[in-house]
Amino acid sequence: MVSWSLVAVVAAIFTVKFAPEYSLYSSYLLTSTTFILISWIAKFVYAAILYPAYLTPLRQIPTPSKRSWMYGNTESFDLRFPVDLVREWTKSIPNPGLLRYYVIGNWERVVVLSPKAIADLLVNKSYDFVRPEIARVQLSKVTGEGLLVAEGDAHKAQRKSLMPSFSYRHIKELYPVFWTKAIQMTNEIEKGIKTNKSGEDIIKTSGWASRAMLDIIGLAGFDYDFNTVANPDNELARRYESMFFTPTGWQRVIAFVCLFIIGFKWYFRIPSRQNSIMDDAMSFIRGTAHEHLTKKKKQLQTDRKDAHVDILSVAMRNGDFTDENLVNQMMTFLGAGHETTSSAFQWAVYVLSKHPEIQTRLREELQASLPRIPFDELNDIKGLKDNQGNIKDTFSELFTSIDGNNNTNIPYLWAFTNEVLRFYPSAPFTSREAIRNTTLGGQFIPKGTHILVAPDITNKDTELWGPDAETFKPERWLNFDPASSNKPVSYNNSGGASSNYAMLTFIHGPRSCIGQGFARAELAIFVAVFVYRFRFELEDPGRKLEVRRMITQAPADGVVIRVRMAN
Ligand code: HEM
Repeated sequence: MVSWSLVAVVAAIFTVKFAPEYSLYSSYLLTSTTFILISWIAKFVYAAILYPAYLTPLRQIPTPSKRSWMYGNTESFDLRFPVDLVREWTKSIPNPGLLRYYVIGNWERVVVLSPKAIADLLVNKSYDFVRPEIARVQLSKVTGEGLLVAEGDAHKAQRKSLMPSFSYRHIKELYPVFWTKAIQMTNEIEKGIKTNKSGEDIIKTSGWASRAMLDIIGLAGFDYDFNTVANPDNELARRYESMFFTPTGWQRVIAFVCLFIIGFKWYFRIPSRQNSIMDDAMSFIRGTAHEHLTKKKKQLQTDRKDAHVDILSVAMRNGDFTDENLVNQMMTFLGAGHETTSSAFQWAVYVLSKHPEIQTRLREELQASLPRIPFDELNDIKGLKDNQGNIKDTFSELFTSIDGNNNTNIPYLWAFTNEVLRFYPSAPFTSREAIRNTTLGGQFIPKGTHILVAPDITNKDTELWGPDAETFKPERWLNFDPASSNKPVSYNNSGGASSNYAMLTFIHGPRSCIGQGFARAELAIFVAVFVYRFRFELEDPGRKLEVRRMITQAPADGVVIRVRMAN
């Protein structure tokens, strides 16, 4: 819009100067304003009417027939990806693995569905695409130019330096943190149960999950204890939460104006109350992160090498990062590794509440397979190590009992958590923009095309998963003993899907989730401790499930459950 307006102003100046009879009262202001309006109308007619109907080079890609110039195909002003609508289209519109649709103002979008096109987008031609401006601006406001936001060579270099910190060997060293926080969380919930004569309590899972996962990402990510499970009022955590808000109607209008006319980056530069809260929070958090980093650097010079197992310390030992970049990575771990895992745990509790038979089966497996869980001794992260700073020997059997690489004694736990991640992917979709002319699954994709890939759709695609794709079924991840069809002997990594690209929860390729091993182990340990310890059901089993979808998705009510001790 800005470039069209500039051309209109230049044309108006020339008109007033050299052909004043075609201007409005020879006035620069009136003529420029009129020309700008005409240019906007011309741009609108081109973009909203002529382009999608006749001119788009993506004409071959099927699209829903019902479309209006105002809402496109979505019947809403919402720019977010309409997951449920697109799911319906994928079933009703025959397509070659790509679908085209339009949002407000007939802005064009392409959804990638076939394994071949997904492989091109995420793996083979990953660097032909970047995050679209709207996603990049929103994310970088919180994370700075960390791994989640970096593009091209900067991304390759950061990813290479951070990969060793997320290796299986290092993530295993973080299991004790996962166990301790899971135990501490259930100890706090138990206190609530014990104060009630009825022997039960009503809790909102989201609050507990969010605080526990925040504590974990703080400790495991950069050795910082927010300690919000025990103390929900931690100032840093409060400031962090204050940065996330649901925009009001007016804020949405302003966002549209910025996006369509002056560029989305200006949205966060407007002197609004919300922006000033975000800026204050950000400078407080980044200031604290810098102080913590300085302290950490000193400790690393003097302490034993293996005393610091958090991701930041491992990255500092192995990578070549500036302080600013390390702070960006800390903010990235917070942004990418907190809400996602908290949502996954909420979905696990939701589905276990809906299916008591799965809850019982899982509890039986855990009680038969896990060693004693030291609920009284492990109530705080400080109880984890002895005086020499070593993890206490007494816990070692527990900490190795759930292991992402060797799960034959607890296959149902892994099958269950895999199915939660498949059926309820925390990030329901993600988007890309082509930065050069390229192809996806053989289809030409011009520079500038907006692409969407949707774990929430592909993970339940019947062509890839079979007719029961839309049923929650942990058994699909189990291998059974041929002699006894009821006895699972191990879990399998494919879930019976016909393609590697059927499971997109962590996507694939150079931009796949670097924290996948971390998240899987954390979720399995949290589910294990929770189910081992409590029986639970939804407080209102009849309530219709509503989903809150932003960047992540979770049950809108936060999963309110009635909980009592299992034994
Ligand atoms: C259930 C939990 C999680 C899910 C479902 C999840 C999902 C994803 C997805 C879909 C992406 C790709 C986003 C895109 O490119 O558009 C991603 C990227 C990323 N995730 Fe996760 N994530 C989870 C947990 C974590 C954790 C625990 C961490 C860190 C400790 C983490 C760190 C990251 C980072 C740094 C990236 C950016 C990687 C890159 O661009 O190279 N994630 N995650």
